[in-house]
Amino acid sequence: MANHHSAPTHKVIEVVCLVAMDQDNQILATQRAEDKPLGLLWEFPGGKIDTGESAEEALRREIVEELGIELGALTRLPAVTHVYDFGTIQLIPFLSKVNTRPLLGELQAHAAARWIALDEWDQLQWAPADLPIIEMLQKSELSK
Ligand SMILES: Nc1nc2c([nH]c(=O)n2[C@H]2C[C@H](O)[C@@H](COP(=O)(O)OP(=O)(O)OP(=O)(O)O)O2)c(=O)[nH]1
Repeated sequence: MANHHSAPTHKVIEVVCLVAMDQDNQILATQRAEDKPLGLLWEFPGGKIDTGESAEEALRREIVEELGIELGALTRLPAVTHVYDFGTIQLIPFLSKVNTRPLLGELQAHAAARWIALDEWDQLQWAPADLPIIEMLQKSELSK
């Protein structure tokens, strides 16, 4: 008989994402394209780490590709693991504190982008894996 309690045998997909935070502690949220998995849910921009890349290299690459922005200093935050029905992702956030909001290029991978206050996070429908990150940001000194 199959053991339904066994750990998933599929591999963990490593994903990096950007928490851009402005001086008012507003964060940049991006909406996934409709035709992608988790379509139209909101997330932190980023993507999968390619073979041979470090997490930080992957994030810098993704953010240039998706938003046309070159990132400055980044602080790596604790990763969260989330099990979706299509696989398990390990989501690695990096914080970028900005004095002025960067001007976004034309969106290459997203349906929309907006800056929102941390305490207004529930105005958006987030990808489930992101919720622990938002909770961590709200509790943390990072947003003080
Ligand atoms: N980028 C990003 N992906 C997230 C977040 N939260 C979350 O659950 N995910 C999931 C959605 C996807 O299953 C996976 C990332 O895939 P992606 O489609 O963004 O990655 P990618 O740009 O490398 O895409 P592709 O080349 O495979 O199309 O992680 C998040 O905050 N940012």
